[in-house]
Amino acid sequence: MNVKMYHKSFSDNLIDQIKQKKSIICIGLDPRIEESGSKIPQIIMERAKNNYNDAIWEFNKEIIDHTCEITPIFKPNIAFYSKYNALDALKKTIDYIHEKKTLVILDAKRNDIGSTAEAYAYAIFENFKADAVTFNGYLGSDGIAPFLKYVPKGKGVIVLLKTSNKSSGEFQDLFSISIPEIPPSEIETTIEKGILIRNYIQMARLIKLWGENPKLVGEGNSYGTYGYSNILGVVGATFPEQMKLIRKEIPKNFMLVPGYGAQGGTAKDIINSVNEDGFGAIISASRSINFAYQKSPYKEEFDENKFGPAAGKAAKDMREAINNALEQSGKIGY
Ligand SMILES: O=c1ccn([C@@H]2O[C@H](COP(=O)(O)O)[C@@H](O)[C@H]2O)c(=O)[nH]1
Repeated sequence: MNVKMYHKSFSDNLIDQIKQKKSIICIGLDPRIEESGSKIPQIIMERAKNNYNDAIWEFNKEIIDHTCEITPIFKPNIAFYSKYNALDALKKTIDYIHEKKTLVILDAKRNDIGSTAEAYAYAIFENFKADAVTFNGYLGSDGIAPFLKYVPKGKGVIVLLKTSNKSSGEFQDLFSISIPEIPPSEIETTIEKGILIRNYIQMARLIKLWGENPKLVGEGNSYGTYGYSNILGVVGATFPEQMKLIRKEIPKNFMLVPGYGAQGGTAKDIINSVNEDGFGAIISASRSINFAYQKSPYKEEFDENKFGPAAGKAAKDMREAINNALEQSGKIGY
């Protein structure tokens, strides 16, 4: 496959991949040895003699081999690799995805104060060589600024806006107002006049501003030639109404949309994340693809040893369902 990669910009590379593969799916690689009903097949564990690094690498390789032709970008979540002490498997997985000329988001939800942010950025982009990382922006601009300073050209940062979990509204949906003259000791106040804004909208506005500020984004990390920012937002497939509002607020920032499949999100739920040009979102699913062999309708067709082909079929079905829904709403861009 001859994919044009490593433009100067992450968003350009992503759009090239989407066009090439006619697909906006993102496959999460969240290996579970045996957890909440999902498990790496026994045959893999036996072959790897229960060595977690080997088992996870073999499992991921098979999933990648059966899905990469239609997947513009993969998203391993570092939590699982840390849990199983399998960071070598994570590194090998990322290198292998790159060999397949495909992009990688490392789902690590980073953020910290300046000097620590630098260490995180180095680990993610220099050691692991991820193309993008998920990021918690709720520390504010002086949390992201030092991080962005160390983000190399061609890389992306994906900031949590409205996460897919049920209780995300406990903070993210709240209305905030900024009144600088009120001292921090006053913890409640009555607002008579003033503009209140949802926290997730404020965070969306911040990522737009951050992407436009050359002092923050540095060389190569502002907008790509297709006009999309290299700072993206996370919005759960489980919140289509909020997604619509965020899409309107920041049309030129891609959304990473987790929550498809195992968390209940469907093809019709993600339509609001996609712009009229057919771009602007990548839809992510992990368990429903990784462990398709354990669930209907795939378990009837594929046994445990065929977990790779089962994942391949589940990924094709996901892509088709999304492309059909996009076509019906006139939003297909490839
Ligand atoms: O809002 C968010 C942000 C990240 N995630 C992560 O995505 C995958 C979802 O896995 P599924 O198996 O498809 O449910 C997982 O790594 C989460 O940590 C999210 O779900 N929601």
